[in-house]
Amino acid sequence: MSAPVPHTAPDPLERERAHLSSSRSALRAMRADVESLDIKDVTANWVNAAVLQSQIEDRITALADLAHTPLFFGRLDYLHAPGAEQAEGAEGEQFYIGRRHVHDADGDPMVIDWRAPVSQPFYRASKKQPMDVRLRRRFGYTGGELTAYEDEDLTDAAGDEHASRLLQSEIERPRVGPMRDIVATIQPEQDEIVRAGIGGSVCVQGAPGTGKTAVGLHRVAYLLYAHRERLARTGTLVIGPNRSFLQYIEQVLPALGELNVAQATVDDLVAHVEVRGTDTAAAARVKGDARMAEVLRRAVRSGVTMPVDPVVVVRGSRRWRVPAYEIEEMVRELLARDIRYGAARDALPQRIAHAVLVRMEEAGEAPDDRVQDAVARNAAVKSAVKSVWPQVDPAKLVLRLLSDAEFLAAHAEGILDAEEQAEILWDKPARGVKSAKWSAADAVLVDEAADLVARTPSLGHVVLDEAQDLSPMQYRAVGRRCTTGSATILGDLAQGTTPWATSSWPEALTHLGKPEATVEELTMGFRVPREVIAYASRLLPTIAPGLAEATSVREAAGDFTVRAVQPSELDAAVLDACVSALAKEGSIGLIAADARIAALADVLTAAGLPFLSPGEETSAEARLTLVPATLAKGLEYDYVVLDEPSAVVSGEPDERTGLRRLYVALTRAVSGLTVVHAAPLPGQLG
Ligand SMILES: Nc1ncnc2c1ncn2[C@@H]1O[C@H](COP(=O)(O)OP(=O)(O)OP(=O)(O)O)[C@@H](O)[C@H]1O
Repeated sequence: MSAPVPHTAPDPLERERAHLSSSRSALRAMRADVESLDIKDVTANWVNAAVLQSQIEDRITALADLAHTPLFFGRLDYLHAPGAEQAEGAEGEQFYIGRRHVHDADGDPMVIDWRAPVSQPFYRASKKQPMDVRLRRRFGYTGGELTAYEDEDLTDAAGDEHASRLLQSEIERPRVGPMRDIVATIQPEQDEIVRAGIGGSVCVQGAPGTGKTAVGLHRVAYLLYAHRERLARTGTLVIGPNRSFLQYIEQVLPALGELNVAQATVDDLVAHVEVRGTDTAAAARVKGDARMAEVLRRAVRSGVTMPVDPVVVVRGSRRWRVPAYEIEEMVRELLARDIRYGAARDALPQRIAHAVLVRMEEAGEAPDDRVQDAVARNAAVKSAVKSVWPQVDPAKLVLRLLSDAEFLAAHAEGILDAEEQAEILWDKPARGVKSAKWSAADAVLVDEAADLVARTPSLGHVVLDEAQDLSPMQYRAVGRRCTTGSATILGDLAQGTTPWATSSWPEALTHLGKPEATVEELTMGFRVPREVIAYASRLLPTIAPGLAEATSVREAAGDFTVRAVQPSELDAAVLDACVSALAKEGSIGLIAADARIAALADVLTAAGLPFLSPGEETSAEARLTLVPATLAKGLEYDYVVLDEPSAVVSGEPDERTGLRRLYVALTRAVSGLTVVHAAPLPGQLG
């Protein structure tokens, strides 16, 4: 319910401003309430106190009134008061929609959380399907001040659905700083993904700038709202391609009041060993192949041997003997069961002890559980288990597989051919886990082996961004972190730049263990100007035949220039393009082949132009970032200067990957793109 409207209020805008300022005061009061909580009397011990205190601090942070994020951005006037289930404690017919719930001193809501069911029509209602909404109002802000509003009468079914001007200007606002939330302007096709149920996994294919990352982050925020307790217990995780990308997105969820979402790269998840080495593309491809899972499974179990001696347990004056064949049966039964190697190893002593207990009972004794536990811990039993079912150290096991040709051959027999085996063997066998030159792909193998030994804990929900780049073994590593939860998988097949990048979502989803996930496609582009996306899309038939070209919802014509220069003029022309871009508003990304970065850094430095590295926050003072092409994925800049496309292409091991890398670089621009080249452009662009 909205606050009572003072009769003296001169005009609707003033009334809305009055509501904004009273909502702000209410938020301040809510924050003051939390700050004044005294937990001394309610907590029994210091651990509880520390937990409670940190929850309170989180709540205080979540209740901060951020000067540049408006408290509400919309209003819905319903025809009838929504049913209790939908309104969730909010009474009335008029609701202000904002980033968080704000209530007054009586507990009456002043702003409704955008995630509440009652807010949903703000994103979905149309003249065709008004969802009982009479009026949708969008608010416009300038520097934190409410300066405009725009109404849509949804009762007029015959009227045109016209694009919102405020929506348009929000989309076209120049970018500076890290990624922002899009709660005020989530589009219907995006909202369907954001609010999809927690039970199911969703995979989103979308061209550059269609809002995949934004949708994934808002989906986490939505799920945390709708299933707070469950997810607080089980945890949520956002996986991104690299650190600079994670830095770019890290403020979106906190701005939505969600402070407890873990963010990591796949490499972080599997950091069992220190990665200091690299693989050839061929070796990495074999190591990332799903067949490696079977090689590892065999290798992990290969230490299990059948007993030759009986186990003899001495208790007091009596000796109990379990013959070898009986232990062998136990071992075979455990091997046949679908349980982890480590769990089976823990079960074996109990099985042997049970066999001893049966004998004790047959002899007229009445042993209880404690006796069984004692027998299971008996030295003879322990030593038998040690030799029959030895402990496996996952890193040592992988080290042996990659160092010992015979060991590898024994377990890769019928799975990897001789050439593939030779490919993945280290040139120099490693001496130990610490000194080995592990590669990123090796670390994934260690993670798989670790999971064969002991189950990896599963989270409640995992968002996997830039998913197209993962190898099957990496999908498995992510998948085991959400076996009991669900996942949101985001990617673009055309942007796959690893030698093992996936060419099919159903295949990737199978490796991930979520074959039932639905695949959705986003096609409305919010980032890239029309001419630029059209230019970049010339590459699509070569890099991802069959994929649809994105549309652009941006109305402003972008600046788009392709400048051919003599080789000797390249650096100066690039510098010149940067200087021109700096004369405009917003962030600037100078994207170049990795091999060109050092030279361009010198050029910028010599010209006295300060620049940042990807992931460092742009600000009004520092707006230029020098971006190696391999780190450009997922990022965006108002103006992009792209240096020498052919160098970006030739920086990759094969042409298709190179063109995909170029496609990524070409699609980072929000307002303008200048391509500067001395070498001929790839034929597809001509
Ligand atoms: N509904 C929306 N309203 C306003 N801006 C939006 C909307 N959806 C996306 N955007 C903006 O469009 C830009 C691109 O979004 P995002 O980075 O999520 O796209 P993406 O599909 O992940 O792109 P890429 O494939 O290049 O990684 C971002 O600035 C995002 O905030």
